Amino acid sequence: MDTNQSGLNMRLAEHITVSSEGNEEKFKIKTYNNLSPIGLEKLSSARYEIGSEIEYPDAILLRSQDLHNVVIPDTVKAVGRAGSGVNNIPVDELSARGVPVFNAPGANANAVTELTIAGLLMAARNIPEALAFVNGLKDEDGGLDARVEQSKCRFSGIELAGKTLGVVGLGAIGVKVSNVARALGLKVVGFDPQMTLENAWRLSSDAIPADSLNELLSRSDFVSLHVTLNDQTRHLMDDIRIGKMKPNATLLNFSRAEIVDEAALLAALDTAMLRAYVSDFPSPALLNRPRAIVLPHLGASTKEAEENCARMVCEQVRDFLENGTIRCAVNFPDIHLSRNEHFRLAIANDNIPGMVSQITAILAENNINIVDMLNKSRGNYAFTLIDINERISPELLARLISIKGVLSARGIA
Ligand SMILES: NC(=O)C1=CN([C@@H]2O[C@H](COP(=O)(O)OP(=O)(O)OC[C@H]3O[C@@H](n4cnc5c(N)ncnc54)[C@H](O)[C@@H]3O)[C@@H](O)[C@H]2O)C=CC1
Ligand SMILES: O=C(O)C(=O)COP(=O)(O)O
Repeated sequence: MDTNQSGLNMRLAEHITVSSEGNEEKFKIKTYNNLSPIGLEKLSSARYEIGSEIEYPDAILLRSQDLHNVVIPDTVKAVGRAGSGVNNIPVDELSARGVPVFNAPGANANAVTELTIAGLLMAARNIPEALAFVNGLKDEDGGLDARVEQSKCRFSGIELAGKTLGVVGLGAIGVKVSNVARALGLKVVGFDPQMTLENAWRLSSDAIPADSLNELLSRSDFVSLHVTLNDQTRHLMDDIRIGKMKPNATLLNFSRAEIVDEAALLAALDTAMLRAYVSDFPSPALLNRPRAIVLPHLGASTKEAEENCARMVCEQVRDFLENGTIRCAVNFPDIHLSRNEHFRLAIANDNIPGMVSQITAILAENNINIVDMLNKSRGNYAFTLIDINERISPELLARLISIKGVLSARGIA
């Protein structure tokens, strides 16, 4: 055996994970960011070693840490984002390596909704400016009340009831924002060409669908962005789209900074074309900018959301490492096969013809009997779970991995 081959076999041997025997190796989990301990408790210390310094982890758990410029070791079998947006993760690269990327859909939606509503109220009632005014007062000569009464007209606002809110992106957050806004007496216009049936059922029946983003923009006093960041939505709000907004409208962005073209935004703020910009994403140009209300990415920062997200993603990653089950990955299909005492192969592959037949042919050649099997596909990728009667050797695993189109394969005992 040459050195390369023996190195490969050593790495493959690590891909066979063992359960329930005294000598089992623990799964290693590398964490970034502040993850709720309530979630991490789902990974028992008997089976998991968790830490921020682990060098060759089986899985990575994170929140907003940017992984694009991080070298992700070969040992990584899963990445879990304790939150919604995965733009901080190189999903395409991980997909091509056969690594599922999990997120926690909806788990922080209520937290973001509540902060978005706070943003609407802050802008409508000029709350940041009013607070800054009060905090700057001194009661030197006892004339505090008089100065308050004299100055309060500077902070006179507008009411939400009866105004129109345009919600761009009717996913987990956009639907909740729409429903709470309706309860506050706002009219709601929504736009989302790829809305799921599930979200359509959840949306208040008197929210009005807009035929186009431009229609929504031209009708709304407030526009709230709740889309995923991707190549199609980057700079969705450019100078042309901002120009379609009603004069004196307010733009809220609890989605991602890059959804809004900052140069166009600054121009609209400088000319007072926009009444206000409320954002969860500070940038140098927005600091202390008139009409900009900027929060330090606080949307998901509640005890409840942090617990929900960490719990959900820890359970998903655990189930994947221990059973090969996939629930809520953004790049692979959901797959679940009831677990029994058999040895399991978990294989990620390209979604192309002949994959399953090539895999099963190699098993048959080696006299390995298949007890149960499931193959699911999604877009360009597929995942295959195969239960067999016996543990397979690293050499056989290497043969499966060498099939063109197999992206990753591991055995689970
Ligand atoms: N500020 C914060 O702390 C947080 C921010 N977020 C951001 O909010 C985004 C949305 O979160 P969720 O609602 O949980 O995600 P989601 O996936 O449930 O909803 C996103 C929706 O946007 C829609 N969409 C995509 N492109 C669109 C377009 N061009 N026009 C209209 N709709 C479009 C999708 O069809 C989907 O329904 C996340 O991707 C993340 O960037 C999420 C959680 C916390
Ligand atoms: O879930 C998301 O997409 C968020 O933006 C939340 O980010 P965080 O987990 O608070 O760093």
